[in-house]
Amino acid sequence: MGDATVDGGRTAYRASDWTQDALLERKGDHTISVVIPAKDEEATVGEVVTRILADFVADGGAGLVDEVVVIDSDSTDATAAVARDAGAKVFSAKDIRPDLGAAFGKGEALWKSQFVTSGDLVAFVDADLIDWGTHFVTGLLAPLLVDQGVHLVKAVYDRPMIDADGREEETGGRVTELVARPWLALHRPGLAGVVQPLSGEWAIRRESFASYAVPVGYGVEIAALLDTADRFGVEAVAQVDLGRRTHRHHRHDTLGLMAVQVLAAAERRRDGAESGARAGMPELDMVPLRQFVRGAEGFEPRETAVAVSERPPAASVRMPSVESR
Ligand SMILES: O=c1ccn([C@@H]2O[C@H](COP(=O)(O)OP(=O)(O)O)[C@@H](O)[C@H]2O)c(=O)[nH]1
Ligand SMILES: O=C(O)[C@@H](COP(=O)(O)O)O[C@H]1O[C@H](CO)[C@@H](O)[C@H](O)[C@H]1O
Repeated sequence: MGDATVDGGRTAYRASDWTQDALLERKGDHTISVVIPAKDEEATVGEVVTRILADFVADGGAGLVDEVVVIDSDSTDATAAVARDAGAKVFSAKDIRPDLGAAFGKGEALWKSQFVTSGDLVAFVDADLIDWGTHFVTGLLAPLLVDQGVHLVKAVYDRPMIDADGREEETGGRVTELVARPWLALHRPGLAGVVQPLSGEWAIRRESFASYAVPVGYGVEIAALLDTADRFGVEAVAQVDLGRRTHRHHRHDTLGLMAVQVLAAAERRRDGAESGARAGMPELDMVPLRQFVRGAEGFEPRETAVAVSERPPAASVRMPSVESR
């Protein structure tokens, strides 16, 4: 790792610097996919899809974005129907390349999205956004279109926690502050300048993402950050200020599962992607996480099997056999 750092916490780009027209002049032969991973997001996915299509996918393909794809992770609500009615191409993660099996998690959805999208630039946008804007898309894509040395763009924003009464509490990003940032401070000081290492809004060159192993769960963001910095240098990571973002929050106890997945992905990369050795972590598929609730007889354990497996680089995956098409 060089001693360069990611712009020391400053964000090199601002979404307001780039209009769609300015980016269309830079688009050239690039093709662009927006991928929206969704699990039980019927309340918000429709507006996310509608606003992005309206602003960026002109009839006849004259817009900045060439496709908007929702990857549904076994939603138990009407997420898929709402997204489809809004105009998105919708795929169920488990139905994509069934010959490759099915894992459960956000990373699995993003990994499988590679087999049903074609853009050489890909922007990932969460489906649970509440306070956001379509400038998220132009802001994420701008650095990739204007600087060939950038491989990954991370969103930066204010992300307040909103309580049940709609009041702003402290800032969100609990796993960021309690897990990801401390781990980076210990093991990747060169990335200490990344303001939101886990932001769910990010953009990447397809070829780069296709060369990375992908954790099947919530470790996908920290893995992409570490692999990009290790593979292309910290200067290949750009940050764009998108202003403010609020989303549907997890309950506190479910963040423990997310923390295990983020730590597992980071630990596997502690010695650098190129080291090959998956330091610090044997090749595990599941980690038992034991949490506790008070019962009649005292504290009772609640154990959850947390998936920490990783999918191989999509570029290394064989084409589907004729039978599996
Ligand atoms: O197995 C999963 C888990 C999450 N998500 C989606 O990934 C995004 C981020 O997940 P979540 O909101 O749970 O994480 P948070 O942003 O609260 O950390 C959301 O659009 C989820 O619907 C998904 O597609 N598959
Ligand atoms: O940043 C974080 O700590 C977590 C949890 O955010 P909150 O504490 O619910 O605001 O959210 C992010 O991390 C996940 C794991 O990388 C991403 O998948 C989410 O999209 C992102 O919102």
